[in-house]
Amino acid sequence: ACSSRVVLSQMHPMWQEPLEVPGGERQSPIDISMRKSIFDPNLKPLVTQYDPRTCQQIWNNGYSFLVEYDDTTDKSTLRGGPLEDQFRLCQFHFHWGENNSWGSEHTVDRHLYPAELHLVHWNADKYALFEEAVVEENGLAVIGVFLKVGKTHEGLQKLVDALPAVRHKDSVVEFTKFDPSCLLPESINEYWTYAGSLTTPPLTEAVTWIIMKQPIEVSHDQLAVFRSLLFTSAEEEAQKSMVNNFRVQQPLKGRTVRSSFT
Ligand SMILES: NS(=O)(=O)c1c(F)cccc1F
Ligand SMILES: [Zn+2]
Repeated sequence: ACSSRVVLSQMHPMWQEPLEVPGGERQSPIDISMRKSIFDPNLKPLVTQYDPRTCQQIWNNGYSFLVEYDDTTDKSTLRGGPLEDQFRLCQFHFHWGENNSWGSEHTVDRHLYPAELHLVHWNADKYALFEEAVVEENGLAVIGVFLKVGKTHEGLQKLVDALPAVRHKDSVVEFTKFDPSCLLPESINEYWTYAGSLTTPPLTEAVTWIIMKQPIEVSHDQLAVFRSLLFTSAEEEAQKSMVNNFRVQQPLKGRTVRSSFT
């Protein structure tokens, strides 16, 4: 439903960055400075309602793996927090490094996490399709959750077990009845929020970012399976392991990052 088949240069897994996105005033990712973020008491609690029956498939798009949801109805939604409208979940994916020292796209006071989860939602009150919303400034809402190495994440394991089936670029496998709320931290009402962009092409400035303060814990072995995926398709000669699929950090350009907590 929302798999934006963007063309990424095969020359280098970390696609050649355009120097500046034309008029890029609100690009992502960024470093979140805790002491510079502003507590906003008007931020509401986040409300997620995810129906596992809308989970459809896992797809390796040559940059990450996406777990895609049926977003043709209002069964899996996000509202509240900084959002004025109701947003539909269309997919979630991750960004990670080649080792546990780095991998996240956002950082907190320059602290790097080994990986970051993005739950991508689009504004279904204002637009009819993800593809329409992705070019609008209030089109998308992405929940970011940091991953840290610790105990095995039981809920993630079902996803990890399916990854070998999508090892190569453009492979798809059916994947159903997965409740993404199991990937949220206990306290979803401690978050930072700011106006940003997609971190992959088309890099459009359409995203209200909602970054969770509390990371989730996954095991070293679970992260290692992420790194067993490939950027390259089965036909290609040289196989390139899918690692370091994060974008370089972008200038804040005067933006304010708000926090829901003091
Ligand atoms: N990384 S990200 O969350 O900005 C993102 C989106 F929001 C939408 C599509 C692809 C993608 F990668
Ligand atoms: Zn992402």
